[in-house]
Amino acid sequence: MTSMDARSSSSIQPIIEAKHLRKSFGSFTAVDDISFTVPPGECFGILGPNGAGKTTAIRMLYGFSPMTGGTLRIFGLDVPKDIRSIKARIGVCQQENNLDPDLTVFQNMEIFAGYFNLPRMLSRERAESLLSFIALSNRRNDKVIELSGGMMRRLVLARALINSPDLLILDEPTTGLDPQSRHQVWQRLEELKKSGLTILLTTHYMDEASWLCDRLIIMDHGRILVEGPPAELIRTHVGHDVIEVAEPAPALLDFVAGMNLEYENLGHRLIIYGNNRDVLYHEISAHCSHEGCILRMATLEDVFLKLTGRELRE
Ligand SMILES: Nc1ncnc2c1ncn2[C@@H]1O[C@H](COP(=O)(O)OP(=O)(O)OP(=O)(O)O)[C@@H](O)[C@H]1O
Repeated sequence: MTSMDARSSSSIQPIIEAKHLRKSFGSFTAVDDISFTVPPGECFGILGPNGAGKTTAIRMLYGFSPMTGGTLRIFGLDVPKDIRSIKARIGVCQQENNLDPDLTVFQNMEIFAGYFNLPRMLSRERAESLLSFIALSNRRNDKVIELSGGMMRRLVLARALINSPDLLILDEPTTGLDPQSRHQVWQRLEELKKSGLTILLTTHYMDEASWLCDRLIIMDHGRILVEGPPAELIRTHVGHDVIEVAEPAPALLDFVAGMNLEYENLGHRLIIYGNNRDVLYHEISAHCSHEGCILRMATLEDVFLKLTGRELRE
């Protein structure tokens, strides 16, 4: 990057600037001093186990939940002071569908457009074009209650775009969808990204985060553990390859313990992280049966599990 590039990129107004953000419920701190910045056009992910504080964090962004501490600026405007102007420029897909089940698909779009005081003609035009975008035009007159879960999720996405937002906030946009519906939603989000829209999303699907996010944070217990592009996080925290050995024999455990390797011994399974896949695999597989030894590329899920642990959250 030249000094000129550095100057111009640093002068670009971020879409989101969160500094030392905190949220407490009584004596419990759900979001504990998190800071992050999202520049225009980026897809930014917030990952974390159940209860990590993801939804609480993003609810503060769209003014649903007041902050306990820190500062938050969106489009350079102050939360909560300028929240009305901010809300007019953001689209939100909450975790729950919150559609009106007794109204039609089109009526749901129209009613939502009403919250933004869009002229009637414009809102109808936008509703039609967004329904076509998410492939629901042919269901426009059906009641929401008659739609499948995947269709409802797509409708929630379309509805969040009715005000042509500058920032789209998605809380688990594809949870509960079948692979086809998830891929359809991803494709639409890719198109929105290409059009320059800034997107912030939470997800439990690591493939979704790897596919869509330019950068992400992994949170746990209200704090940020790591931040970066998915590929960089994988490289830094896991390496290129993972070798998994089922039911590792004591001799293999001794061998691995004697090498300068990062590994996790789960008892029934040994997970070895590293690079130099061929050499490593050759050496490890010499100590176990080939069927029980798998070599694969490291993924974001490896990073997630390595950093947040493997215990179930209450
Ligand atoms: N209104 C509330 N009152 C008290 N505690 C709350 C409230 N909302 C959230 N919490 C707590 O804050 C913590 C973080 O919750 P949050 O919903 O932000 O987690 P999350 O990362 O979005 O989890 P999930 O992946 O399950 O959606 C949890 O321990 C939750 O019980």
